[in-house]
Amino acid sequence: MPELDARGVSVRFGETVALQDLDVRVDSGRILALVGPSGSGKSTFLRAVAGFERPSAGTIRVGDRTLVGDGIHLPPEERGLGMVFQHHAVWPHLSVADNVAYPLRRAKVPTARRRALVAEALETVELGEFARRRPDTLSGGQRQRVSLARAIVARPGVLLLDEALSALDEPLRASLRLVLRRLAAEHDLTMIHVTHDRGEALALGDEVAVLHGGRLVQCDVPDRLDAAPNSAFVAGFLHDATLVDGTVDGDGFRSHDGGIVLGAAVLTGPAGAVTGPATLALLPGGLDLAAPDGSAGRIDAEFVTSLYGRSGRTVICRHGDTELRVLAPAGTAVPGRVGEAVGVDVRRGFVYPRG
Ligand SMILES: Nc1ncnc2c1ncn2[C@@H]1O[C@H](COP(=O)(O)OP(=O)(O)OP(=O)(O)O)[C@@H](O)[C@H]1O
Repeated sequence: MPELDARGVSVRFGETVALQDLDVRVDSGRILALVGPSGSGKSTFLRAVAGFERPSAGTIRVGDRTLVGDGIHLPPEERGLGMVFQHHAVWPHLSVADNVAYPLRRAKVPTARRRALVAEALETVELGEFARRRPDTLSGGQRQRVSLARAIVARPGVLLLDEALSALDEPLRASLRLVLRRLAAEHDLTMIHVTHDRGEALALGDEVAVLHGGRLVQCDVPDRLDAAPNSAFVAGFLHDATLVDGTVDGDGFRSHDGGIVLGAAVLTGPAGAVTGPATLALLPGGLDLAAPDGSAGRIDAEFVTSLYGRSGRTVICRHGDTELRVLAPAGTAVPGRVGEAVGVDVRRGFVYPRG
């Protein structure tokens, strides 16, 4: 199956620049998750790939086919892409099999071949035994699988998913994530998955592209996004980092109010040393709870509340006006009283130059 390559894609709506100079490449059989705040341009990019928006600049290619660019703008039906949206658009008056067969009927695929392809697509999404059922007798998750089967039945090279799991409850979402991961790998299907859910993007994407204000701000494998967010925005958006403005010099970081002072040894910056005005990003996993004893580098804080999570409890503390989130591994003692004094040690903080 082919790879998707988008270069310098810009989309404007009147004065609004919805996408600016986007470069994205998804290798064959891989999943790219696109994530970003509301209005960052995720759907616009997907719609540009699908053929519903016309870019003002850039090229989009799938394998050696040009969909957009060099004076070409193929209409959606000629792009050979599959699409699944948030709200499954299955026809209630058709059986599951007939819903899935619809694109093949339109393409006038002969009956025997059509039946074989429908059966295969339904098996792939684990709905083999539901072929004769009506969609209104299925659960929401099963209906979304019907949409997925219909999107892949004509064997598209690329599958576009726009918040395709967002209307489903856990654990249905979790099981469909696995279906998608398997589908990409086993059928060598290239996918772009748009979501506002950060956890889902990191779980599903072989690579994750973070958009902000119509620009691609970081695209990397999930591990690297965890280990090295390349901007204060990515650290804050993807990891709930606390952002603190201050100054970096040879000794380390000092916040503007002087309340957070960290030695250079715990600071990590993007390529090259950071000096001068900077934003410190404190990720929950880089902080430890400690005794409130005023040790050097320890941040004095007050306990606010905590949230249970599988990888530990997220403890929310306050230092002045600054809210800190600390990931306390399972088994760690966590304060229980609101206002209780706690210390927070920084194992690692990211610093980014501030323009
Ligand atoms: N048809 C349109 N006409 C005018 N502006 C539009 C249109 N579609 C999108 N926009 C604008 O383009 C920008 C990007 O929108 P887009 O829907 O791509 O964002 P998104 O990241 O998908 O957001 P959400 O997560 O809320 O769906 C926004 O500023 C939006 O208001």
